[in-house]
Amino acid sequence: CAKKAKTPKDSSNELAVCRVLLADLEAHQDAWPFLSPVQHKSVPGYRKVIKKPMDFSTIKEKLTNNLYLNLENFIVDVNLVFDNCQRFNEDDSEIGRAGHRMRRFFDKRWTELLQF
Ligand SMILES: Cc1ncccc1N[C@@H](C)c1ccc2c(c1)OCCCO2
Repeated sequence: CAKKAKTPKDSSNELAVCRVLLADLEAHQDAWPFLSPVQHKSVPGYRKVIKKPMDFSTIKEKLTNNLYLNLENFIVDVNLVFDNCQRFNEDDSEIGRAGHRMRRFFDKRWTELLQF
């Protein structure tokens, strides 16, 4: 997985990678369930089941406010989006399938980016 940022230069490079990855996630056609926080009023039971909600707009906010020290912290939050999705949604459901597709896309994308 991602190495820790050693020097300030490294972490700024890593954060640039985070911004590219997030833009790719948001632009994906299957991103629609994950673009903004799940409104627990429109999704009964969500707040009870999902202890650490996360979504792409919250990740963008954290990135903008420098709350990610390195790529690793960012990847933890992106995986939280997909883990929450698997926990709450059936694999064989619209949102469940979107989550699996998005996780596969993300895993491929960041391993590609880390090759260079
Ligand atoms: C990622 C996730 N996991 C579990 C439930 C919902 C969501 N996403 C939210 C944004 C959502 C998606 C679809 C929805 C919805 C809300 O409103 C209720 C009516 C049906 O349409």
